[in-house]
Amino acid sequence: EQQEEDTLRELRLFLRCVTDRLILDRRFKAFSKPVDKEQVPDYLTVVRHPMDLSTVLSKIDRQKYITVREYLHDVDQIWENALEYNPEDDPYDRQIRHRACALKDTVHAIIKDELKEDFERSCEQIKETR
Ligand SMILES: COC(=O)[C@H](Cc1ccco1)c1ccncc1
Repeated sequence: EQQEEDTLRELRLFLRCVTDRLILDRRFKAFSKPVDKEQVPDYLTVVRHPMDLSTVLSKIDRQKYITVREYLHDVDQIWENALEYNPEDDPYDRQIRHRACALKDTVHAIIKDELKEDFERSCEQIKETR
């Protein structure tokens, strides 16, 4: 009912606010758009579930996330893919892995600091009843 729609609207506002801050962070530029399949032809053979911050924003607007847990599943996919595709012990791969680890720690710290537990609980409750 209307209270549920109010909760999901507030969730979308919170998730856009978090995602916009990640997109503005220069360290995360490589994560802001899909990896270009033409430039990196073997990317899809290694990474089974590509994800990036612009796709996350689009999913927020298309109301694909009912809980913060679902949002974090996609953001975690972004940095996990980077660790998987860039494993070499060279400065180029080490730099993207360092940025992937920063993305992971940044998003989880923001959620821990800014998400109220009972707000996520009410989102999970809505998810269960659907
Ligand atoms: C999330 O971004 C990536 O995994 C690409 C992979 C990639 C390799 C070559 C071109 O792009 C990347 C971009 C920038 N610096 C390192 C790796």
